[in-house]
Amino acid sequence: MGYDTQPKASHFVDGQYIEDTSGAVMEVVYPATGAVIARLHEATPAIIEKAITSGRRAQAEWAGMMGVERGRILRRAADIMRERNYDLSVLETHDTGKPMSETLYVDATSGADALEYFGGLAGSLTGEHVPLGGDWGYTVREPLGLCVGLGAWNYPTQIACWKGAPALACGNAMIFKPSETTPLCALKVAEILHEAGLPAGLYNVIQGAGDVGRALVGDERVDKVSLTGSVPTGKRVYASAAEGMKHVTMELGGKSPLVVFEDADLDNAVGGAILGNFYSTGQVCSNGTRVFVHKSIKEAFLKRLAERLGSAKIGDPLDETVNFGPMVSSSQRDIVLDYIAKGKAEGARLVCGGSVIAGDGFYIQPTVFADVTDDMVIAREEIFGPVMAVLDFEDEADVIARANNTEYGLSAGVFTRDISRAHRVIGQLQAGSCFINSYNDAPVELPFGGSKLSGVGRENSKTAIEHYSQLKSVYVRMGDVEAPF
Ligand SMILES: NC(=O)c1ccc[n+]([C@@H]2O[C@H](COP(=O)([O-])OP(=O)(O)OC[C@H]3O[C@@H](n4cnc5c(N)ncnc54)[C@H](O)[C@@H]3O)[C@@H](O)[C@H]2O)c1
Repeated sequence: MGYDTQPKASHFVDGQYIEDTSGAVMEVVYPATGAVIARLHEATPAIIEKAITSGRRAQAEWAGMMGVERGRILRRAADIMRERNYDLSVLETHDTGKPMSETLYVDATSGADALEYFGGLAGSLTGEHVPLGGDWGYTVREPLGLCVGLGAWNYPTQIACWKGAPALACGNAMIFKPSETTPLCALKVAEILHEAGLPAGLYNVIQGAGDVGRALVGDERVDKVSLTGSVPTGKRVYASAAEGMKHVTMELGGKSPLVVFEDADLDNAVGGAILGNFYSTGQVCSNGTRVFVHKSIKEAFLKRLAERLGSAKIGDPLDETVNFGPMVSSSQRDIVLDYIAKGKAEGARLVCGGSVIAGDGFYIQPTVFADVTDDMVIAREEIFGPVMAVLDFEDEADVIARANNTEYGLSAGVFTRDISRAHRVIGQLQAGSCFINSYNDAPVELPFGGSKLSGVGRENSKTAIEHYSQLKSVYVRMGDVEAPF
């Protein structure tokens, strides 16, 4: 294979790689070939304990440092990530199967952006002075303490950084548990942070599945939980965190609408729909998988879409000209194939794709269904694969109501040349992360997150600081205390 994907050990705790071979074996499978590329062990109770105690110990000292000192370390880590972008991209491709044409530009890059952005903010996390007549008050922005990050498998480097960077900037420690499907990349993030000067114990990575996550969330020494995952997991984690009144950020699933009006630039709208359905082989939470296209341009839209999908280059994700890779796992591929079968059975019109691609890897064709109706399963449930559902509409008010008729509220997009309509429609769509004449951009400067069942809290931007810190308020009396007796 040529690349050494086996890490030195399964976990990175208290500044070093550690192993406990009594933990259950986890095999890491390369999605493009089905080959086992690394063997790790799930965290045992002893590893979990070490991660918690070292995190708590290190956090007290870290919180006492100057913000600019914390920020300098994060910004140094960002520089190292950028310098190692190629190797990190190769690893991300092995972990997830996403093509190098994506990972070279998105994953470590986005992780470095978060480290740089929150590193820059770290020195400015102040409270305020509040005049109260002759008295006064002030607020102090304090860290929460020990935070737990739980990752999904689609963006392992990015998720590790989007959670770690604001947590550390605010003076917290973090224990990050990657998805059991993609355990490799977060270890590199930990390595780089420590190489940049992060004191031992502040960013611990431990491996395992739901049981390890459950143990972390349920531990009373943990102050905050940030999960990126599915809605059912989110409900369980939120409920468990509530037992200890812990802070939470929930970045969950979606079934987002993308509305294409009759006056849209057709090629841009088709491009947006492609980005919102087939990038990362459709394994993106914010995808616009319900594409509502105005009836008058539907056939033109579908024709152009099919033409452009015909030029997708599907194959070896390490070949930098390939732009469509395999699904992350055979089980995720089977889930998606099951949805495709349901779409066919429900009578949706298969415009293109619809089949598995024979071979060792977990490949599926990019798939488009047209004439999809709101009640079909493929229009209601998150598929998390390369399956686009195209629905017709004729009336603006009607399409807004239909777009909002879902329990999810992660993202929404609109394509139109009419600027008034663009803002009017976006203003009424129930979603946290929206796009006008674009889809799926996620710069660190803008808040990211969902409404309704898609989540609570926001990642990125200055807003994330609110979710990794708390305010202490102090009343200062300047005169005598007047007590009633
Ligand atoms: N909103 C976002 O930012 C975002 C981003 C990426 C993925 N997602 C969503 O994630 C899902 C796909 O990822 P997945 O299959 O890895 O999600 P998942 O919910 O199965 O797992 C997410 C993480 O939670 C852990 N976990 C599972 N059960 C747990 C429990 N009871 N207690 C603690 N931890 C537990 C898993 O081990 C994993 O690390 C999709 O629904 C997708 O939409 C959301």
